[in-house]
Amino acid sequence: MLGLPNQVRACLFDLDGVLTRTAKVHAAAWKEMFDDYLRHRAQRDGTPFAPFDAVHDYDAYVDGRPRADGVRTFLASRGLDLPEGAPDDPPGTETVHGLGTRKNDLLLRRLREDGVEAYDGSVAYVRAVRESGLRRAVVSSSANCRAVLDAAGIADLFDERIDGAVAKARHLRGKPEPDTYLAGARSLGAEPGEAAVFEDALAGVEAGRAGRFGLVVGVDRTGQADELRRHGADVVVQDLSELLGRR
Ligand SMILES: O=P(O)(O)OC[C@H]1O[C@@H](O)[C@H](O)[C@@H](O)[C@@H]1O
Repeated sequence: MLGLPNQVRACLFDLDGVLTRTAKVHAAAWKEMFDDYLRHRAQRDGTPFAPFDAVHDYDAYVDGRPRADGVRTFLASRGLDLPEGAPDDPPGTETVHGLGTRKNDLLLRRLREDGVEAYDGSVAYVRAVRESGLRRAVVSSSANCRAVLDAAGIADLFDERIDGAVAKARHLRGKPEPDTYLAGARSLGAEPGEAAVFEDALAGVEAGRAGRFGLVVGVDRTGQADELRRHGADVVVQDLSELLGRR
């Protein structure tokens, strides 16, 4: 009664936008950072300033990917290429790491000021999954995953966590590659075909399709149901509570 195929024994949940209302917070921090940088570049080069689009640019190039990949992929979409730099580059340095660190500072400030909320429908669904005896992992690209789960008060609902920090330590490729979801299934003792993926990001449903999971559920919070299907979702819902009571 959870809307899952019979063979599914493990559920793999993305964090930002699926479990917690933090996708918008990430998008706003990315926009603030990229707009500052693009404005500065436009002034320096005497070219027009074209701002970061917090919907389209975010969905296409940044959402769901590890931080540094988000920086690189968006810059490439504008024909820009920066040196990698180093993880300890000061925030705002004109490197991939410097811009990523600036975005992270902006994100952490917003999270501190506004707090973190979980989606009630997702919490109800994860509880129902637990009561049915299925195992559960969070699979997120975010290095802030653990802090966000704690702030939302939902960390104890999950058996395992594969996040940005774990992926880095284990050299797992980020979404849209399937590596982190495959690691999530493995951590729960399930084959990919025995696991369901729950994702709101285009890169995330792509990872689900690439890993040949038992079911890929697209969670559409922003009116992009068709895009989610095109990128790999088998089913699209607006809220996980819709799956409760579904055969
Ligand atoms: O910068 P962090 O917290 O490590 O997160 C990396 C990415 O994590 C994903 O969950 C978000 O969808 C992205 O917006 C974010 O950029």
